[in-house]
Amino acid sequence: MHSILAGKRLVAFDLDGTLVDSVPDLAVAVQKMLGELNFPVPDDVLVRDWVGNGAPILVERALTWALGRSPEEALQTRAFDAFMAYYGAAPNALTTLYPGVKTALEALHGAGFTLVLITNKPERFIVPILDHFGIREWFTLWVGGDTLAEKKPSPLPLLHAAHACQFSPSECLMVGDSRHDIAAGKAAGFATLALPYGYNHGDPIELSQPDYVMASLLALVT
Ligand SMILES: O=C(O)COP(=O)(O)O
Ligand SMILES: [Mg+2]
Repeated sequence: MHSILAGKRLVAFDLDGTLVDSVPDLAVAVQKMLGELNFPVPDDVLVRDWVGNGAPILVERALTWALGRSPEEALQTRAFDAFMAYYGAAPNALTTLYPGVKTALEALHGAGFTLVLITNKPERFIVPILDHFGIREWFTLWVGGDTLAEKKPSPLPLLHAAHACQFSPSECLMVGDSRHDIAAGKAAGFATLALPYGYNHGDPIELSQPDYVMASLLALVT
């Protein structure tokens, strides 16, 4: 186990861009949604930079790109419903687990750490994805972007998880790929570990000054 885990009891993981490379399926749903509305269709590279603040903001960014201005509420609602239906129909068709994820989760769980999942993704997609990859059993709880009143970068979901599992923030580590994970972790009083391979709106994650950066989750458990 890496020394950053010394004194830690709980490890909180982000999902998109940290455990799973989900952009291929998110992009298909965005492309189908915009196509249905007769708008131009973006490529995966564009969609990648729109992920990170939850599904409503992803849809709003896609519509703003297609329209050249902010969408009105009725269009946003219609597009959001279409996106949710398309993504819900195939959240795992092209999504893959990043290397080392299963090994790291199993090792951490085996070493007695409490593992939780804190994503900005809508809650309804969490279990289908965890089950598809056979990793649900290792998590004590999961929080989606629409589970609580606030999502990352708010510290609220992290503090909720720490409280529910009866650990103090100083006993917790937040692991994520984006500035929102690092900001939420710092605000919650968690230590922060960043993975540079995910989605951070095109910026290097080092700009957020996480406590640690590792190339892969394997480095956490070896
Ligand atoms: O759905 C998003 O926008 C990001 O999800 P994440 O918090 O798991 O990275
Ligand atoms: Mg992420």
